[in-house]
Amino acid sequence: MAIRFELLKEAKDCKARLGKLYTPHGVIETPIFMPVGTRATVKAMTPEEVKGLGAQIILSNTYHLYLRPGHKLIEEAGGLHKFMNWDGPILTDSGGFQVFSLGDLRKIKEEGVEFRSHIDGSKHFISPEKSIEIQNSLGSDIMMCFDECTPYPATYEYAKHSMERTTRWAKRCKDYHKNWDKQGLFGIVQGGMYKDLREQSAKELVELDFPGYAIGGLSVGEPKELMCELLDFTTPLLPKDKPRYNMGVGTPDYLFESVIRGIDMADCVLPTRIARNGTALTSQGKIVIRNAKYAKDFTPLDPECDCYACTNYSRAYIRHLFNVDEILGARLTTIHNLYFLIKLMENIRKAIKEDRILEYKDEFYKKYGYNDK
Ligand SMILES: CCOC(=O)Nc1nc2cc3nc(NC)[nH]c3cc2c(=O)[nH]1
Ligand SMILES: [Zn+2]
Repeated sequence: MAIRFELLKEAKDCKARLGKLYTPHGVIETPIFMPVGTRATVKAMTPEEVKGLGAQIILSNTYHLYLRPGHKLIEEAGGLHKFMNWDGPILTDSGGFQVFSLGDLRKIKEEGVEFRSHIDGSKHFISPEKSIEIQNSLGSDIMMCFDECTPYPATYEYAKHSMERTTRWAKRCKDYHKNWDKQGLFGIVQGGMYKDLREQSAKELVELDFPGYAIGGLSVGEPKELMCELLDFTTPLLPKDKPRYNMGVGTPDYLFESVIRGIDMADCVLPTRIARNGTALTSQGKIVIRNAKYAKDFTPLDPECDCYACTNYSRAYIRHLFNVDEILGARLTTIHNLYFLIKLMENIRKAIKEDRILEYKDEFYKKYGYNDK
């Protein structure tokens, strides 16, 4: 079995859990935040830097790599691990979220999805089988089933039809996937914002017995309360001895709200994306470092952080770098933001271990400036 999950502890006062996820490229302690390396790189970071920050697993996108440089080229290079010089676990999701969000550029049929490349407008067709073939070529440790991320909002009829097709596609992925010993395959629960459809989707996917399950169709613009309600409803429908992955989640509050509702894995482009335009996550909330008020602020990005950026540089210096558009500005802020979230998850795992996750969440929210209701 390529993927094995060990449930180590369940919190008493909420659904948070501690676990260990065994993969062919290493063991992952959960709950875990996964940095996103869309096109075979965590932007502006070398793999050694990503490893040095404590990242245990990274994401890459199936569609992006299929379009450029092509999954066959990466296969010839010896697979994605070799190609990008990352020897830890890799999870490939579709990146379809971007492709799908290109609305009129795609047609969804029973057979698969026809879409136009966002690069050169060329026509492409991806089926469940094709998606598995691409991920096989990439050699990721965790593959995701081919699904439709149901748009938000969606009518009940659309969400039902879309979810039932996603289940049929999941079966096709499972039937087509051969090397289970090298690559695990996660099912993705859909069903829009409708509890009965979420229940049907979870039940049908659990029937197919995947080594892990993602909760899809969330963080697509719905209110935070609605995401929390659907997580609360859906996680108990999934096997407790299998990992649960909330796709596209990555701000501190969304990570806390996911973990206390039984989520083990999360990914988000946010920390790296906002870093490149000069926003840093700090224990006292977000700061826009380009802001002139930091011109003579010789303190670190976050006084409580011991990352490379906070140990060696001031806000004034990093603001200067952004002000003159120097690449090092984006690099230092990326180092800090990734470290901040990876460290947050380490502290969350520690808090679960010490039976104080809810207290830790309140403490964090007060300092960060979230007015938790
Ligand atoms: C072949 C793998 O398919 C996927 O990755 N599907 C998928 N990806 C998602 C990515 C998401 N990102 C966000 N918010 C930023 N929400 C997401 C949902 C999905 C999803 O339902 N399904
Ligand atoms: Zn820092």
